[in-house]
Amino acid sequence: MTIVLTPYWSNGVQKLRMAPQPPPKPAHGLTPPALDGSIHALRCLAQLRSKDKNIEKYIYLTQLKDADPDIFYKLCLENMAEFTPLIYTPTVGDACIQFSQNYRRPEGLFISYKDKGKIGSVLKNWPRINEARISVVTDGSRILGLGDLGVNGMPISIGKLSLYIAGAGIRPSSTVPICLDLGTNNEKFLEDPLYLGLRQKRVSEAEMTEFMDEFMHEMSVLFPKLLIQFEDFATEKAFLYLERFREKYPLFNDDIQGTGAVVLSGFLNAAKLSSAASGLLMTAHRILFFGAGSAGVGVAMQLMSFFTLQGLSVQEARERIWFVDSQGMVYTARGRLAEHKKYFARNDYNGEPMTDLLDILDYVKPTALLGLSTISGAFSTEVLQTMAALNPRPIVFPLSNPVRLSECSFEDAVVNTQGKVLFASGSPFPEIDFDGKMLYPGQGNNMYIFPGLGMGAILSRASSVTDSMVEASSLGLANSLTPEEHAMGLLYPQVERIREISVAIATSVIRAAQKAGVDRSPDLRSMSDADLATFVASKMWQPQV
Ligand SMILES: O=C([O-])CC(=O)C(=O)O
Ligand SMILES: [Mg+2]
Repeated sequence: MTIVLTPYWSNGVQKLRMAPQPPPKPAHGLTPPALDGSIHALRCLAQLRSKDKNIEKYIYLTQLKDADPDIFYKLCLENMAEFTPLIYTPTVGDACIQFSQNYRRPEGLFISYKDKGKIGSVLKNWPRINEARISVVTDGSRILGLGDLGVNGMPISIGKLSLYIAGAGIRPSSTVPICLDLGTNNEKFLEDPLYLGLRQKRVSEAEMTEFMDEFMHEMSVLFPKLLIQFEDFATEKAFLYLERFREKYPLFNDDIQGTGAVVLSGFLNAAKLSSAASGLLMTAHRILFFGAGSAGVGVAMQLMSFFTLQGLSVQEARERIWFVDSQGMVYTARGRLAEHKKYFARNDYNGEPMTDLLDILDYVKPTALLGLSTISGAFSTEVLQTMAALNPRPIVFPLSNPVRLSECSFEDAVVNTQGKVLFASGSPFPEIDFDGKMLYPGQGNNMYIFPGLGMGAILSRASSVTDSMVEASSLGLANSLTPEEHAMGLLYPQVERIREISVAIATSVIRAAQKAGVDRSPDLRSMSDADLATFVASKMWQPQV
C-alpha cells in the first residue's frame, strides 16, 4: 500500500480527486524501496500517537484517510476505542467549530441556497454517481450540542460516513457526505472572514421547504439506490423533514430515530438490572427526560413503542414519561408548548411551573433520568444523590454531546451513587476503579445503530425506513451482548465488536423490512437467518493492506 504525495493529474489538466476516491498507485521508483503496507500502518499509528492534541490527531487522520483509505480503516478497525473519539464525537465537534480555519481539500458535496433551481446540475458533479448508496445530509443548524454551525457542519457528515465504512463495511466509494448551506444565524461566523459558507442569515422555513423538495427530488432521480440519513437539523426542522419525506424516499433521521433506538437498547439492558434490584416491573419504570429536543422526543417515542409492545396501552405508555425543558416540567396547563412537546406534556399536573430539578425529582420519583439538554453539570451532586436515594440501581444517562456538554461525568455518577449507577453517556468517558472493582461506562451513542440500520436498509433495498426497522435495530443491539459483556455489567457491547454487531442489526433490519413489505431484494426473503447473516457479512468491505 502506498501514499500519494502529489496532486492527481490527468491529461495535463489538474482534476480534483474527491476523497474517498482511491488514490492512483505511484509508479515504481516514486516510493521508498522498503515501503511495506503493514509496516507502514505501524508507522502511521506511531505518527498519530506522537501528536498531543486531539484536533491535530483528527487532521492527521483526515490526511491519512485521503491518502490511504485502506491503512486508515485497518487501523480504525483494530483500534476502535482509540479512533472513534478522534474521528467522531467528541473531536469532530472541534473539527466542525474550526472547519473554516482548518479546511484543506474537497471532501463531500456542498449545496447552497444559491443553487436552488439547479440542484440537479450540482449533484451531477459528484464523481461516483453510480456507486452512491448512502448519504449523510446536514444543514448544520444544530451540530451536536454546539448549535448553528452553518457550513462548518460538513465534518459531521464525513465523520458519520467514516463510521459506516468502519462499522458496517460500506464501501468508501459508496458514501456521499452532504452539507446544505441555507445560511447561518451564527453571528460570529458571519463576521469571520475565513467562514466558508454563504454570508447570510438562514432562509425562512417556507424557502427552506421549497429547497428541500427540490433537493430530495433531484437526489432520488440521480441516485436511485441511495439511502439518506438526516443529521443535526435543528429540532423543528428535524421533525418536519422526517415526516415530509419518510414515506416518499428511503431515509431516516439519526438524531430522532438513531438516538431513540440506541437509548432504548441501553435502557432495556439497564432496566433489567435495575428491576432485578428493585423488583419493579419493566413496564413500571418512570422516565424523566431532562431536555426536550429532537433526540429527547425521539427516545421517548421509541420507549413508548417498547412499552406498548409489552402490553401497555398508548395512554399508559405515555404516562411512564415526563419531560423537563428550559422552562421546567412540561405540562399541558403550562400553555404555549412547541408542537413536538405537546404529545408528552403531562395532563395530571396543573400547579405552578416546577423549574428546580430537585423538586421535579421529588415529585416524579424517576427510576431513570435521561439528559439531552446540552447543559454541562446539570446532574449535580444533589441530583445524583437523590437518584441513588430513590432507587437501589438508578439509571442515569447524560446523553448530551460532545463530552464537555455532558450533564455529568461517569466519575460523578459513580461516586455520588456509591457505584450503584447504571450509566450511559453520549460521548465517551474512561472506566473507573471504584472500591477495587472496575466499572465501565456505556456509550449510548447512535454510532452503534446507524451503520447496521443503514446496511440493512441498503441491502434490502428498502423503499422507506419504517418504525419497525428502527425498532428492530434497537432490539438487535440490545440482544447482541455476550455473556462476558453481561458479566462486566455493560449496557452496550464493546465497540471493538462493531462489525459483528452491525451484522446482527442489519439482519434484524432486513427481516423487519421484509415483514413491512418495503424490501426490494426478493432473493433475501427465502434465506435462513444464519444465511442472511453470512450474506450481510460477505457484503462488508475490508481494507486491503
Ligand atoms: O454525533 C453524535 O455523537 C451523536 C449525535 O448524533 C448528536 O449528538 O447529534
Ligand atoms: Mg446528530
